[in-house]
Amino acid sequence: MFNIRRFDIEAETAQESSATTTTTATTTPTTPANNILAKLNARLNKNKPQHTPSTASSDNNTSSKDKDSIPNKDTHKHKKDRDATNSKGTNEISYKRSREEEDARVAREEARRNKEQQSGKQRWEKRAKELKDSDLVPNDVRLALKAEAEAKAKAEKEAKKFPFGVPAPVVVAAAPIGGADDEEDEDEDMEDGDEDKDEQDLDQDEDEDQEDDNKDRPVLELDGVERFADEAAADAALAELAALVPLPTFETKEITALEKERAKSMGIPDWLAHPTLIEPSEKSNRPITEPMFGFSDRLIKQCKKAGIEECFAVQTAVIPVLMRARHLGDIRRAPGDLCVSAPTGSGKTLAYVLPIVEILSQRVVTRLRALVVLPTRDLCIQVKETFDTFVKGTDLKIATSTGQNSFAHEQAILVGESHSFPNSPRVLGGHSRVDVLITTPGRLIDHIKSTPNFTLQHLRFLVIDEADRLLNQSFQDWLFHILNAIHPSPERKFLGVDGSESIQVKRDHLGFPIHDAIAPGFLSSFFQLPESDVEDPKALSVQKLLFSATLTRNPAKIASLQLSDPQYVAVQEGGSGQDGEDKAKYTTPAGLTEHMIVCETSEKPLMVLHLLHHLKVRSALCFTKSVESAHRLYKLIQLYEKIRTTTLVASPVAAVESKEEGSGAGKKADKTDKKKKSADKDQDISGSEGESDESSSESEDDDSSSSGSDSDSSSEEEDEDEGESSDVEMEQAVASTDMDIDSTTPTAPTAPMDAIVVAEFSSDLPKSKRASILRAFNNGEIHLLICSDLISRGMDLSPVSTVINYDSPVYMKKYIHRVGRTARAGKTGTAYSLVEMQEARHFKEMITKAGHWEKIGRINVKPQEVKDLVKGYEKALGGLKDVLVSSSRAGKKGNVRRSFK
Ligand SMILES: Nc1ncnc2c1ncn2[C@@H]1O[C@H](COP(=O)(O)OP(=O)(O)OP(=O)(O)O)[C@@H](O)[C@H]1O
Repeated sequence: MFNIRRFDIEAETAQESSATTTTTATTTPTTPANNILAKLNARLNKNKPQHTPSTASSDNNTSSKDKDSIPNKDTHKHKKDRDATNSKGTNEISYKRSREEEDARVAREEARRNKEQQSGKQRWEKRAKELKDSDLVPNDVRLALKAEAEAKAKAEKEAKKFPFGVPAPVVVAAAPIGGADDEEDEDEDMEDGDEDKDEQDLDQDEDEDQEDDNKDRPVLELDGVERFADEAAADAALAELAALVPLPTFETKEITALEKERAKSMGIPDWLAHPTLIEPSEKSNRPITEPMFGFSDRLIKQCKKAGIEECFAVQTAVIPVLMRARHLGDIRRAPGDLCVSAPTGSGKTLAYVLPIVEILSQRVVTRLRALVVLPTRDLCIQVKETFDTFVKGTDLKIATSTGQNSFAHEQAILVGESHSFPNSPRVLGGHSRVDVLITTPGRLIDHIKSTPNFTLQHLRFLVIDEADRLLNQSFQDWLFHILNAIHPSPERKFLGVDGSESIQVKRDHLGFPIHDAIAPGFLSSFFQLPESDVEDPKALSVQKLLFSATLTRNPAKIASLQLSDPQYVAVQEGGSGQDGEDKAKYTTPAGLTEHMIVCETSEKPLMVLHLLHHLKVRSALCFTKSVESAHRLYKLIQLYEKIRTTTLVASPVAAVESKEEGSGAGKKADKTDKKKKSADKDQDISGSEGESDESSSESEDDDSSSSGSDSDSSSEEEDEDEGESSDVEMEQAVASTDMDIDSTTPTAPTAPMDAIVVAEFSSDLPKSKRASILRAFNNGEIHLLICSDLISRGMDLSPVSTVINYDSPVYMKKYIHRVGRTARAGKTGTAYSLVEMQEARHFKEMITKAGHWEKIGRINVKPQEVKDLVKGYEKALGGLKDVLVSSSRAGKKGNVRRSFK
C-alpha cells in the first residue's frame, strides 16, 4: 500500500518540486496537496543523510541546501500567482526543471561519495565488511557490526516505508490531492504555506547553527582530503580496532531444553553445559604464521623445525585466547580460566606449551611462573621434551620434579642449594631457578611443604593436564595444597618493624627483610598495607588451564578447582548423543578404525598371535588389566616366539612341529635364552647408569583398578572416575632396586629376522628401563609392547599403528584413552578389543551408551583361521609356568616385583 502511495507521492513531489523550484513567477500550482508535498519535500531534504566528512562536501551540502531553499522562498514570494500558473504546460516545464535540479543534486551526492571513498571512514567500512565476511571476527567486534548492520537495515526499512522521512504517511494519504477548488481549501493552502515557511526557516536555522558549530571544529588534511579532526580521530580509533587481530569465532553449543534440565539437575554450571564447540577437522586448522597466534619469528622457526606448519583445531581455539593476555603478572584482573576437552592425539599439549613459552619468553627475572601437573612421570618427561623443543633461543629454564632424582637434588634444581637447606632463612618472594616446572602431584606437595623458599606466588599458569584423572586423586590433598600455595595465606604474618614476625626472614645489612619481589597479591600477607577504597586491588594473575580428552563434568570436582571466570572449549563432532551428553564427551580420532573380537578367555592369547602373524600387526600396544596380566602375556608371547624362531623355520606351524620332532630343540632354545639373558643384562646395566642418586620411587601401580570388572554397566561418571584412580604417581617413598632383567628386556638383540619382538611396560620397571623401552618402541625396534594402563593416557608414542585391548576396559574413559594411543595427529590407526563372551553384554552397553556402537566393527575369527597357531601356543603355554616361577624368583631376589593382586 505504501509503495503505491509512494509512487503517487513521488510523482506529485516532482510536480510540487517543479512548482517550488522554478524561479519564474508564473508556474507554481497552489493546491493543498502541493502545499503538503512541499512540506514533505522540505522534510525529505532535512532527513537526507547529511554526512559531512570534509569541508568540501560540507560546502556542497550547504550550497545544495541553499539552492533547495530558494524555490521555497520563491514559492512564498509568488504565492499570489499560483492560481494563474496552474496550467498543464507550465507544469511540464517545471517538472523538467525539477528533474534537472534533481539530477544536479544526484551528481553532487555522487561527487561527495567519491570523496568519502578516499576517507578513513570508507576504509574502516571496507575493513569492517572484510571482517564481517571472514569468520575471524572477535565476538565483541562481531556484535558491534551486527548491531550496526541491524540499525542500518532498520533505517532502510523505515526509509522504504516512509520515503520522505515522515513517520505518519497517513497524513499524505488522507490529504486531498489535486482538484481542490473551494475557498476553504484556499485558506488552508495559505495557512500551509505559512507553516511551510516557518518550518523551512526553522530548518535553515538548524543548519546555520550546525555550520556555526562546525566553524569551531578543527580541520585536518588527511590524504589530501580535509576532515574534521574529531571525526578523523574517531575513524582512526575505529581503524585501530579493526586492525586488532581478531580471535577465531566458533559455534557455541545450543543447549536443548532436555540438556538444560539435566545439567541443572546435576548442578552443572552454565559455562560447563554451554561449551564453545570446534569441529575436529582440518578446516579448523590455521597456519602458525597467522597474526591471531601472535607468535614471534623465533617460535615460528622452532615450530617449522619441529614440522609444525599449522595449528590444529584445539590449538586454533586455545592459543589466541591465551595469547590475548600476554602480561606476566601484576594485573588488576586475572585472565579467565580455561577448561579444554579435545580428543586424544589432537594436540592439547602444544595448545598450552606454545603460548606459555611465548608469553614467558618476555620475562626478565627467573621465577616459577608455570606449573604443569601430570599424573605420571613418563608424561612429565614427555611434556618436558616438548617444552625443550620450543624454548630453544630463549633462556627459559624447564625442570621436572617426579621423584626420578633425589629430593635434595630436585631442591637444588628448583631453588638452588643455598636456599634449600632446612634452616635457610626465608626470602619472602621465594626463589626459583626455573621458569616452568613439570611435576606429579605427590612430589609437588613434598616441595610445597618441605623446600624452603619454594613458592607458587609468582605463578602465571597452572596447567592440569589429564585433569579428570588428577581430580580423582585426593592423595595428600594435592589440590588443596596447590590452591593454598597460589593464594596469599589467610593467616597473615605481618612483618612488624620490630621484627616480631613468626617466620625467620632473610634480612639485609640494615635489618630490613629481603623480600625479593613478593608477588603483588601476596604483599598484604607480610606487610600492613594502607587501607584502600578499592577492594583487593591486586588480583592474582594465575590462570588455570585444564586439559583432557574426557574432561569431567562432575560439578563437585570442577568446583574444587575454584575456577575464576571459566570458559569451556570442546573439540568434538557436532551434535549430542541420544541422551544429550555422552557423545560429546567421547569423540575418538577421525582416523581410528575400531573392531571387537568376541572370544573365550582362553583364546585371547591366540587372538593376539592371530593379529601378529595373520593380520601382520606391528608397532602395537597391547593393554592388559593389571601388571601381572601384562607380565604373563609378555612371557607367553616371548616363549611362543622363541619356540617358533629357534627352529629357524619361518612358518609358525613348521616351527612348532619341527620342535616337537627334535628333542634337542628345547635345549637349543634354552641356550639361546641364556645368551639373550646375558645380552639383556648388559643392556640393563648400561640403562641404569647415572641413576644411583635415586632416593624415592613410584609406589602406586598403574592400573588394577578395573579388577572389579563385574560392576554395574550403568555406572555414572563418578564411578568411572573412581574406577581409574590408581595410575597417578604420587611418589611415596619406596625403594627402587634391581629388576628381573629378563622380564623387562625386549627380545630384539637376539631375535632372528622374522621374529616378533615383544616387550612389557609397567610401573614395575625401574625408571631408566621404562625410558629405554619407550625409546626402543619409538625407534621401531619393538613390534608389540604389552603394557598396563600406565601409558594409556597422554603418552605420545609416534609409531603406534594398532592398539589391542587384551582385557577390554570396564569404563568408557579408559577405552577412549587406550585406543587414543593410535590415530594421533591426524594419522590413521586401528584398535582391536578382545571381548570375553561374558563381558560382551557390558561392553556393548558401555559403547552404546557413549553413542559409539556403530563405529565398532565385529570380527569373527573362525577356528580354522588360527589352526596353524594352536600347537605352538599350547607348547608355549606348557612352558609358561616354569618361566613365571623363575622370573618370580628373580624378582624376589631383586625385591622389586610386587605380589600380584
Ligand atoms: N600443529 C601440529 N602439527 C603437527 N603435529 C602436531 C601439531 N600439534 C600436535 N602435533 C603432534 O600430535 C601428536 C599428539 O599431540 P598431543 O600429545 O599433544 O595430543 P593430546 O591431545 O595431548 O593427546 P592425549 O589426549 O592422548 O594426551 C604429537 O606427536 C604432537 O607432536
